[in-house]
Order: sequence, then C-alpha cells, then structure tokens
Amino acid sequence: MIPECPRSAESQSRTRCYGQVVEANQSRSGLLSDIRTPIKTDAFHDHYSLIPGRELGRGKFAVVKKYVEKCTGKVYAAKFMRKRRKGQDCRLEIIHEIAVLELATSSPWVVDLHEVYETASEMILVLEFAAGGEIFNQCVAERDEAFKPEDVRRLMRQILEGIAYLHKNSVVHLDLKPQNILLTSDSPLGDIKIVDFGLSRMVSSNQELREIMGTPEYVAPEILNYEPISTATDMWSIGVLAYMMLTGTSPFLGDDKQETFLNISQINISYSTEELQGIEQPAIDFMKSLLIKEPQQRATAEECLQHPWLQLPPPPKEAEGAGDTASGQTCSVPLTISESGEGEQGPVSEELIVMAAYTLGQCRQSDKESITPEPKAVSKRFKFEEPFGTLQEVPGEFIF
Ligand SMILES: Nc1ncnc2c1ncn2[C@@H]1O[C@H](COP(=O)(O)OP(=O)(O)OP(=O)(O)O)[C@@H](O)[C@H]1O
Repeated sequence: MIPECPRSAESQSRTRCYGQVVEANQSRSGLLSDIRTPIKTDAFHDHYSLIPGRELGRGKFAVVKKYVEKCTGKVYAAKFMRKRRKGQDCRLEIIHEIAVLELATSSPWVVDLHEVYETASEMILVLEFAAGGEIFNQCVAERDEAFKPEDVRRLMRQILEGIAYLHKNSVVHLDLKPQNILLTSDSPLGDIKIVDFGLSRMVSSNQELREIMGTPEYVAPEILNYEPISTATDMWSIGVLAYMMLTGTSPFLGDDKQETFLNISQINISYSTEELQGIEQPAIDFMKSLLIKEPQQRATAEECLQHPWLQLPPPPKEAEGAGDTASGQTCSVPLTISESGEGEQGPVSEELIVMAAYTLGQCRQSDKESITPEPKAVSKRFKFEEPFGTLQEVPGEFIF
C-alpha cells in the first residue's frame, strides 16, 4: 500500500480521535532518506519490454507490471509509482521504500530491488518477480489447492524470519497482509517474498511513532486507538495472517468497516468456531500469543520462531496424488473475484485504506465489496447491533 502524503513536512493537524485531541505532527517521522541505488533517468522502455497480459497488481498510486530486461532476458516486476498524490510531492516516501528494500537485501524473504528509474511523474522500482503471486490466493482457494498445515508452518517460519530481520533493523512493515506476501512459485509451492514497504517506518526508542493507516482487517488495536506503533504492531498482523492461512477466513472482518474496527478493538475472536475445528492446538496457541490487545504482551518474531507449533516435524511424505488433506484445515469458502472494468488492465486489488481511524466514512471501499455479487472470500464472524459510537469524524481534520 502506498500512503497518501502528508500535507507538508511541517504540517501539524490537530485531530480528534476517540474523543481525545492529539497532534498529528509526525507525518514524516520514521522515514529513511539515504539510498545507494542509482536512480536512472534514461528511458525505462529502452531497457525493458512489457510482457503482455494482466497487470501483476495495482494500488491506489502504483501499478505493477511484468517486464523483461532486454539485455539479460530476465523477468522482473516493475512497480510504477506516481510521485504526486493528491497534490503532494511523495518522492520522499518512495525514496524511503527504496531505502528499506536496500536495508533488507540480505534477507532472502524480502523481495529484491534490481534497479530504479525516474521520469517526470513517476518512479519505477524494478523488483525481483515473484511468480507465485499473493498467498491471498491460496488462503481463499478451494480445499485441494489451499495450504496444507505443513505449508503454513514452513511459510510462517519464513515470514517470521523476514520480519525478525526487519525488526532487528528497527523497521516495522505496518501493512502485513496476504496480498503483500508473495510466493516465488505456486506449484510446487515456493518460498515467500515480503513486498510493499510503502507504509513501513523506522521505530526508535527515543521517538514515538503514531500513525493511523493500514488495511482495516489487519490493523492492530493500537492503530485504531492512535497509540504508539512498535514492532508488536506487525506481530498482531502476523496473528491475523496465520488465522487466514490456516482457515481461509478473516478473523475480524465485519459487514462494514465500523464492524471490523469494533471487532478488532474488542478483540472479538473465538477460538472454538467452526473454522478452527481440526486446527492443531499449537497453531491456535500461536495465534493466541499474538492477537492480544496489549502490544507488550504479544510474542516477538524471535519468540514466535521458537513456538512449539513451528517446531512440529513435517508429516511423512504421502504418495503422489493422495488427494484431499481432509484435515479441515484448509479453506472452506471458495473465492470468485469479479472485478468490473478490469479488462486487460488486470486485477484491482482489494485494498482498504484507513487514512485515519476517525475518518471511517472516508475510507476507500473495497472494490470487491462494491462490485462482486460472488460469495465473500472470508466469513463474517461477529455482528454487532451497537453503532461504533466512540469514533467521531471531524470534518476537514485529516492527517493526509
Ligand atoms: N515483485 C513482485 N512480483 C510479482 N507481483 C508483485 C510484485 N510486487 C507487487 N506485486 C503485485 O502487485 C500488488 C501491488 O503491489 P504493492 O502492494 O507493492 O503496490 P501498492 O500500490 O503499494 O499496493 P497497495 O496499495 O495495493 O498496497 C501486490 O499485491 C502483488 O500482487
């Protein structure tokens, strides 16, 4: 996800959040500004040819397409990022994204940055191509194609190693979700690559970071409460991710954003529902160690790597074509994504951007929500009659 830019580096908007007046003056804190990758200004298309077909992905201000490098014949994913967003120059945010990718070069679980190009209006990040697509697709796939428990354990270990590496280097991703965890191949199932550092920030012990953005289903309670962000904020999202990979359902998703936020802020999660029948107890304990309101009480990435669930041995090899996993641990709800007006342009990803917890009415609607008549990919587990009354919208007082 790419954040919309703050009004200006100095802008200090007073915002009301949960009845509290808070300063939103740290809009650009936590951004890195030094990069070592040369920014090329010669014509990108002289060096790369578009591979016809669907776009790989699309966010609010970026589009990702498959290209082949002419001189090597190697395939890459080129992320075209608009520098101006809503009238603001966002080049610094893009530089930060580049700097984080550079910082993570030695982690095999973070996508590699190959080159950077710049035009008058865009920056183009040439990224390692993750051919297996988003793990989201497997999370919501039909039973046979969905992850097996041992797949989830292996991929979760990789995710945790990648996140532990980032956290050790004081980077928080802040947008961990199944759409931002890609696979090097889908069949046979490859390894993971973490992408999209557009919301990532540096955290330091002497500077508090509070921002209000993310994707509703995956944001931690402290984001909704405009409380300090820390590495624990990512650990919440990893709890949600584990739940989705194991069950194919989204634990906090409500009928609308208000309900989703209410579910998160009240930690409305039950570990005895139908979706979790058949899930091994250590996996449930793992999720329970993360989906905790108090950030300090959540397990760290390093602690998670020692969790008993991830120490379980792989099952004995089955004969080829042995059939259904029959464990009840795969997804039960098939997804059919129907996107209007997609055409040759490829998928418009389901991105819900919370720009501020108090701007509930302003959030971008899910594209799928509004256009697909198909069954939802994920179940809605909690319904609340009460309005989400504590959040108040203050017109004209948005951070971005
Ligand atoms: N290296 C890659 N290889 C293959 N596909 C990719 C790659 N990078 C991104 N994509 C696809 O493009 C999508 C959008 O990429 P990314 O999340 O980096 O862009 P974004 O504009 O910041 O997105 P969003 O606003 O949706 O978060 C990803 O979810 C993924 O499906």
